[in-house]
Amino acid sequence: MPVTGIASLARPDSAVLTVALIMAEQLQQLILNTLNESGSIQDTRTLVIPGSSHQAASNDAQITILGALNSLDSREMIKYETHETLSHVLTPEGAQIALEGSHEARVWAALPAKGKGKPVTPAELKKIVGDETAKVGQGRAFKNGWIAKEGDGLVKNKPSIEDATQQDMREVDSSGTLKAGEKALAELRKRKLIVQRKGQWFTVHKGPNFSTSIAKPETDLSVEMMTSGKWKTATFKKYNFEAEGIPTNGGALHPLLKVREEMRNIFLEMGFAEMPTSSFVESGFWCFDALFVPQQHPARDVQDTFFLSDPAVSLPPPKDYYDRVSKVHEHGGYGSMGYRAPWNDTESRKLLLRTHTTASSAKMLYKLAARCRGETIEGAEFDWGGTSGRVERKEGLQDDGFRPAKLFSIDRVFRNETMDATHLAEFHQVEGVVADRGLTLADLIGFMRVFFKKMGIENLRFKPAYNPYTEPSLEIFAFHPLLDRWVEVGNSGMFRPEMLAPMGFPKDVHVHGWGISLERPTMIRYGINNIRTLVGHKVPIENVEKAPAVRF
Ligand SMILES: N[C@@H](Cc1ccccc1)C(=O)O
Repeated sequence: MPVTGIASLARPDSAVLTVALIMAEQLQQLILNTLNESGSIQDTRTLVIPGSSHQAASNDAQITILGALNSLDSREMIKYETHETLSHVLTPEGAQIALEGSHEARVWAALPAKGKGKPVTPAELKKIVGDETAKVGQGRAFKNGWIAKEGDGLVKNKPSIEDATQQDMREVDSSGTLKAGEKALAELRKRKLIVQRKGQWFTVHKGPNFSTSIAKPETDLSVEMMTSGKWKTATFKKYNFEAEGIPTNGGALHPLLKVREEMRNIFLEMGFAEMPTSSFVESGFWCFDALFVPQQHPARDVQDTFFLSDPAVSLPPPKDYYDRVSKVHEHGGYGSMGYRAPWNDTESRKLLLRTHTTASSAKMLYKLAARCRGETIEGAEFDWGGTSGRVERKEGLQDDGFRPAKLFSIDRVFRNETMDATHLAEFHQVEGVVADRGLTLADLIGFMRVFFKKMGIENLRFKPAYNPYTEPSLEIFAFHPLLDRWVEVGNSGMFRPEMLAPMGFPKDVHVHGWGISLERPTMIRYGINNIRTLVGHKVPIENVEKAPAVRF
């Protein structure tokens, strides 16, 4: 029984394997001998393989034969033509059926004959033939009338059966098709037992240098050949200028990097400047306090945040600003009554892995406001991006040092979360802030619509939400046509005066900001439903190499 493909691995007696094992030279010799006897080979699928009475009809055998033909052809010992065919091969399940019988036959075989031996209970059957076979096979075996119930158990209902599925599998395996025809093949394809495969076969004729003895051609011209004069009579192997080179291994960009680059381009095109976000480690002050996150907030718990143990304490933040921040927390100010809870310096100085890139935004906004405070500080000279695009400007306004800014960043954040298919302890945030005089919530919503439209998402919904540092706050939902539901894509809001005023911004300067996940749109773009396929040690490298570029 010749078995191709997968099945051949399990059947070392198969002809294909025999073909593969014949030394390439033996196969070449066989082709030459056959040509010598018959003048030509009309169809290489009829070649008789030595040591086996089977035909070399399978695709794998033809591939091996092609290698031999090419080798003989390069020496012009033969000529050949290629013919294409469509044939079928077994899937792993089909191959198993070819070997062990169909699920229903395996169920039948596991049962005692009626009246002989103890009936097998369904639970026992599962143990004998496995869950899958027991599940699929029982139903079909009943339907075929092969098995019957006896008490709580099952017994054979027929002394012998004909396993048509197994026979079909064996027929496809040996011939690549079924005599029963296309309808039967289509049925097996639907059951995922066989798949179509393109194949080829060849017609072979004698070439100008035909001979039944294979002289091994020389591949190198050596010093020895030149001095002895042997080069004059030697036959040299022809160069194969058509041979394809070995594919070179190049680097490949990870899908996250591709999506990141596309988003980056959208921001740059919209006149945004990129914030420096290289500090993964921040202090409680910049990550939370500067953002008016109360010191008792649950996000500041070890359950949610990774704290550093060495060093555990940050350098002190700028003194005056620190005092204004602690004051607004404890006692309020700028129209706020604050949290009225005692200020804790230790909490503020704790070092942690930033839980959001809003820590970087806060630092940047503090630098942006330096001119309003009349200070020159390091980092304040920065390309702050184009203006928000608002046209009404108050003319004749006294210069209070403010200049508008549009900033974005895409970088990593860390959260002490339980990991599952969609959550990791670290991920990327796409963050941004826009600062200008008189910005309103409408500017934020308008920005979101423009930004997401550039990513090909036009259906957006906004839902009121809560952040300690923004009021109002909006969660952004996008309609996902594949999932057929609304998915949360971001969080945003207008920064509170309790955050902006201590930095020194004039009252009429408003700032809106947002945070969007990078992983979620990437998973949607590439149809990935487990985050571990995207990040971590289980990422299949081929996926990364083959992932297409993204264009929003
Ligand atoms: N920091 C918020 C996102 C956000 C940024 C800026 C303003 C409002 C919300 C988050 O991590 O979800």
